[in-house]
Amino acid sequence: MWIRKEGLLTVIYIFDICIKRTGYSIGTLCPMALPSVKAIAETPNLASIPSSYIFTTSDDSDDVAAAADAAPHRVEVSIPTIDFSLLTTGTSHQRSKVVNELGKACHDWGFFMVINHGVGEGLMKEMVEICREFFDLKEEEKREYETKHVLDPIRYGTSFNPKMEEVFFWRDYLKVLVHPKFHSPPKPTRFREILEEYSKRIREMARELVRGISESLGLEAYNLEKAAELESSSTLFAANLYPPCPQPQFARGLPPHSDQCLLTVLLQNHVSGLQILHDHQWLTVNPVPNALLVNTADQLEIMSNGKYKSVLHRAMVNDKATRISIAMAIGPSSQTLVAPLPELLHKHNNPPLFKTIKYKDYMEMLQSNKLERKSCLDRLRLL
Ligand SMILES: O=C(O)CCC(=O)C(=O)O
Ligand SMILES: [Fe+2]
Repeated sequence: MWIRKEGLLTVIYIFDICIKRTGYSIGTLCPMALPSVKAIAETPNLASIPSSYIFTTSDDSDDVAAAADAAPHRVEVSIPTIDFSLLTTGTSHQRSKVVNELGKACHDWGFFMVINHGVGEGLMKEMVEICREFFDLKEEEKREYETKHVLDPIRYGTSFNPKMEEVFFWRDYLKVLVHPKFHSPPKPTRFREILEEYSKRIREMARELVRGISESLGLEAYNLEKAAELESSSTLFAANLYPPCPQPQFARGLPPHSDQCLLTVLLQNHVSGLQILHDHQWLTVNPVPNALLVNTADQLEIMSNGKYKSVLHRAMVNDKATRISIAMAIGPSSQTLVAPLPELLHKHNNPPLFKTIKYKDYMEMLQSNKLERKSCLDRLRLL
């Protein structure tokens, strides 16, 4: 055991040297895999983190997010809450009220809590626990899924895209494509069964939300889902593990970014860490038991022609408890040519604000670059 740990420390040390010598092209120049942050965090008596994980404030120096960094962080209490049951079983009056609330939440916040969503409490707990079990597997078992290509259906790794990063994020991940074709790692036992059920429930909920959002744009309920070809949605499950970090003030779980898809549905364990940028301030969004958090993402910003913007968020780390978050990225079909909805352009006589892009190409662009604010979406802007 001691020898294995010593081996790990040596790997970290050599890795640090490689990174310092080669800048950030480690993927090609340094053949060894990045050790998982879980393995680093479990090193006995770890008092400081490898320098390759240390962020300085200047890493955030170029926009409004940086100004917000300097301000004290507020804990958010008033993030909008959507009662999902009213969308599906409410009276028509209740439904149109919720549709209004949805539209306002998408427009003013880009983030909202969903309650009474019909995804079982037990299922959500099982999903979190089985992800913990996945990360507890032996490194060599997880490494079988190590990221080789960014569009591979099952991918395990650390940080976001180490080949492109100067500084790494304090995060291990498992990403699984669950739709249109369902995939799952075979271990741990029951992972497949739980993931399949969880994905199905989340997709059902997301479809109803997309209908409500379509109506909130003044369109028919089915317009948005039809244009996004949601029936064959490319749906990506991403489990994030943020182990305790001895120097949380220097590390980042995930940098400020927006999500690639249409909507993201986020489930978290009881540990805080998510922050969203709202009104030029970083707000901590504490987990609410049994609620799911939804955020609007890049494809919705494109399709709504800029009305519903994808919102910047980031993950902070702490020195006490392991945080697990599970994001389900509901996208259009991978073959969809995503563009501002023609109905919206005609209705308001507006020019399109974004170029058309195939969703598969967008995913590939985002996943193979650095995760950096809205850098991918910005490349598509026309005005
Ligand atoms: O861990 C979190 O709360 C955020 C995760 C996230 O932003 C993502 O997976 O895209
Ligand atoms: Fe995200």
